[in-house]
Amino acid sequence: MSAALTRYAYLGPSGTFTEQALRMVPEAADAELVPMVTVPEALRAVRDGEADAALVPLENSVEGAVPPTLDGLVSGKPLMINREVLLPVTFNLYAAPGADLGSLKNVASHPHGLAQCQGWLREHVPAAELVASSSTADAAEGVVRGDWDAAVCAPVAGQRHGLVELAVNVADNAAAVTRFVLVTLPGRPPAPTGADVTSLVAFIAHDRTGALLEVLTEFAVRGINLTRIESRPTKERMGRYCFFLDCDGHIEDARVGEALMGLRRVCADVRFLGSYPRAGADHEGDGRAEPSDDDFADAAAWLDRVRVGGA
Ligand SMILES: O=C(O)C(=O)C[C@]1(C(=O)O)C=C[C@@H](O)C=C1
Repeated sequence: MSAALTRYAYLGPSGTFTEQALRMVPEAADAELVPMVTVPEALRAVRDGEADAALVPLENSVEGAVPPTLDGLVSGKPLMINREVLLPVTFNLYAAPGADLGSLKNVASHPHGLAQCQGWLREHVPAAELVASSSTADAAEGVVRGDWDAAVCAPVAGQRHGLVELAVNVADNAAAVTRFVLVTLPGRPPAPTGADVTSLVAFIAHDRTGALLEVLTEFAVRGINLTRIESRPTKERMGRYCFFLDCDGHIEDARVGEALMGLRRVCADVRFLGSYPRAGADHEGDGRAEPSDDDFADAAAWLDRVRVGGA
């Protein structure tokens, strides 16, 4: 990515976890941050050239994938992931001044937020209706508007709107982390760092027995560590899925390049989503099991020699 990027779209409004994650991206420090109402809108802004990049939530360590992000990446004009950001997420319960736990008729949050706090909410406000909002910060704004009684959101969202903190750390799992990705239009991926992730979508040849096994084999035989596999319906008809894969390594690595070529041969289609630096040390395995990078280079040199009569 060039240093000339100036407009970063994100899942808004101001006060979302996505905004907090975007503020951890060094290139965004001097950029204009543009809140969008939904993930598809943030991705559309990049596709239409209204924004140079968008930061969107991809998965949460407790609730799993964020489906609108997966669906937004898999179809439409291709986009590319340039960076990932990991953010620990902690939720508080906020209401308008004067409210208390017993007075709450409803509580709003992003579906992922409600899911991550469902045990606490069931125990402490069992009578409250749970309302899905477009983001946790939108839930906080809804309390200010009078749309609902309380919001489960980030402390920054509740505080910015002058809401009253009824409870802190209401998530069922205190160690939850959300993974966000920064996407742009396709370009040359960031240079390899030695600790990178490659993301892609494999559309398997459905009528072939063992099609998914063939996909996995392309990685396994080259000693590439897969760090995520997730299926989503292709929406063509019942029983049709595509597979989101993350693996250790960079498309410029010999083994990853070879695996991608192999996938291209055995799959109906492959969408490359990017190679980018791995954030944190959450993924185990370094992808450097045998054969080593030197073995790949040595094998390529040997083939070149043999093809011209050498040994
Ligand atoms: O609503 C927000 O604040 C978001 O940034 C979205 C989102 C998500 O999509 O998972 C991000 C982190 C939390 O897990 C809950 C909501």
